[in-house]
Amino acid sequence: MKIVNLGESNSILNKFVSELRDVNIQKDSLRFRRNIERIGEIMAYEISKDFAYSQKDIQTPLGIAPMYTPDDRIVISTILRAGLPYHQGFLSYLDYAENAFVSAYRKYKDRLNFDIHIEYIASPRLTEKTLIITDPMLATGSSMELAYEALLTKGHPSHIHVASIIASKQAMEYLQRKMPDDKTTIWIAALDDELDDHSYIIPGLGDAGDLAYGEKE
Ligand SMILES: O=P(O)(O)OC[C@H]1O[C@H](OP(=O)(O)OP(=O)(O)O)[C@H](O)[C@@H]1O
Ligand SMILES: O=c1cc[nH]c(=O)[nH]1
Ligand SMILES: [Mg+2]
Repeated sequence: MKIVNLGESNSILNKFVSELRDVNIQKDSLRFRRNIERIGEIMAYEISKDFAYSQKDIQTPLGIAPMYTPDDRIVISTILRAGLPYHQGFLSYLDYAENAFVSAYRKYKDRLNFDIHIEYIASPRLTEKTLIITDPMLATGSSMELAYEALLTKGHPSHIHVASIIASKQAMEYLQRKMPDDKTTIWIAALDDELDDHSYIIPGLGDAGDLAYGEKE
């Protein structure tokens, strides 16, 4: 598995990530969702550099322009809820992609311990396609692991890109063990050191789903 941390080099991406983290700016849920979406657009652009390209002759009003365009058959997938604005950002640039959705939620056994439950999946066939799995947060990595396993029941993608925004070191180590093959690349914008007792990323940004869509019961 290959890991790319796009936050390691200076770009406007880091401004959007700092706005997501900022305890005052993140209160504006419209801006929070839009920043996630903008990061999705940037990541889609970066990941597109890994696609396979071939030359096509494009008819302009005045002649033929030889252009290299992607040949990958792309499926963008996301994990509900916090993944929704991220998914939309990817889809804005990769507008011809197919789409898949998976639900995952933490079902608490007591105050600190939980299992992840997957109850919903809607996906096209994935065999020989390029699968992008988007989720802004990788805390323990369990939601991503289970969504990945659920999606792989729909076929064998030729390449898998896992796209996140903030990942914990623990999640990256965990996913490296769960996704060992060389056809998986993980793209992140920031790598944080710790998890707290509730498995929230420290410093992280808080609860991405709640900040985007409001608190749950
Ligand atoms: O790596 P993990 O420990 O599994 O945590 C990460 C998950 O937590 C968030 O979703 P959450 O469960 O909060 O659901 P929500 O998006 O509906 O709020 C996030 O979007 C991931 O799916
Ligand atoms: O830090 C975390 C962990 C799980 N889910 C979030 O939204 N944030
Ligand atoms: Mg949440």
